[in-house]
Amino acid sequence: MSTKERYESAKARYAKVGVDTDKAIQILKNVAISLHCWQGDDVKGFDQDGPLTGGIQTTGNYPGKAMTPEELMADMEKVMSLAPGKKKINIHASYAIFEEGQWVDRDQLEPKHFKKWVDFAKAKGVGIDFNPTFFSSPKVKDGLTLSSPDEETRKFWIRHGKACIRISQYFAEETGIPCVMNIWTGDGYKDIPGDRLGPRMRYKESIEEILSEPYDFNLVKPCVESKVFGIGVESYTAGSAEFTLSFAAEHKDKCLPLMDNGHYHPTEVVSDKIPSLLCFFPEIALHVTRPVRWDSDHVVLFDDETREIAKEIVRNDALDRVYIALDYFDASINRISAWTTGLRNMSKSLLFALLQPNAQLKELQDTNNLTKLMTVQEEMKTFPFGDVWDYFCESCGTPVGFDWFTEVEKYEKEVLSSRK
Ligand SMILES: C[C@H](O)[C@H](O)[C@@H](O)C(=O)CO
Ligand SMILES: [Mn+2]
Repeated sequence: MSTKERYESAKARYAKVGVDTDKAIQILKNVAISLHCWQGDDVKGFDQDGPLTGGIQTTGNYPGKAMTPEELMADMEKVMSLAPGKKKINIHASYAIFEEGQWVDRDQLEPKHFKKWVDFAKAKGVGIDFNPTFFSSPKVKDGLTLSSPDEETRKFWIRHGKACIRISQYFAEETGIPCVMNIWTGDGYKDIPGDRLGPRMRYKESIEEILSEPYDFNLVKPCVESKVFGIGVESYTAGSAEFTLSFAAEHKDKCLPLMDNGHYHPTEVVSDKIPSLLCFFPEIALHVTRPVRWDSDHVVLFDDETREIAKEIVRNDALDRVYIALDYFDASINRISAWTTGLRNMSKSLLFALLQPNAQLKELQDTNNLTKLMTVQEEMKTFPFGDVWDYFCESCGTPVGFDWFTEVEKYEKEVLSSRK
């Protein structure tokens, strides 16, 4: 049977429970997922030679990592060709591209240092999301940036944040697509602090100063991302969940909260937090990852929580209110495969959510028919979802089934294996 024939049969089965598969596919084609550049080079970037800091860690040493902007862009292009649906690219400030002898520190970054990324995005017809890089720099003093008691340090990082606002505005104007600019720092303490309020007050003032840089809030979407802890920062994080959420609530007219599902206590789930935030914020942002016991940033799978996150976005009619970005970095397996797997799984989860009889499920809950609610949800798990997914891939001109991995193997042989 052809992919189309399998689709037609699946479509009829879904139609019987009131689900329109054509409509689901049409909707999904317009949902952008932001592809993080840092999966391609283990969060190394191009502006410095030091180690990865900030309490995050990449493990593994699989050969073939991208070492130059050209390699990284070629790898991203490959990944984008292997996953269906609309994409954006997500870059960190540390991925600035300098001409020979033109290096500047992060507080002096300008749009021109990202022109090649704009050219790349335009050629691919995608938008760009951005992140100031408050880690992997000798300017991080005693593990602190925006919350530092050292005025020089704090000022440096505020200048960096402001430079990034200007660059985000440039991205949005050039591509015509809003730029989500996420502020995350690893600021915190390994052991019990003597002052928990001081760093948070300084952090608050620093972000407020960054956001005083002029920008069009329709084009630039600054976000604040929380975190429960990082490596070497186990006892106290300045940008805790309560801090960032309160900050975003107080500055709703100029920034959004961003939730990374690796950044909470292990039994907390972001899927349940999404509707809570949608009660109060017009827009929110997500970093989708897979935490294994901690913020390990494993590759995103088609697992329960990713599907649950997708369901909360879809059934609350919030596809245009939630900015979805990926954030993980696995260096232990082929990076192109890791990237593609996560990107396809995010898409797959959204399609799965779009193919649930959401109105019926709500009705069953509201009429307290909880027995049937469970039954319907369980039965939907074994509907012929794979046939709809395959058709979606085919209709987007991307590989169906295992074919994408055959492409990865070919790319590894022809391109990655010749890298040092
Ligand atoms: C590169 C980082 O993952 C990213 O900036 C940040 O969003 C994070 O999640 C740190 O744990
Ligand atoms: Mn994140």
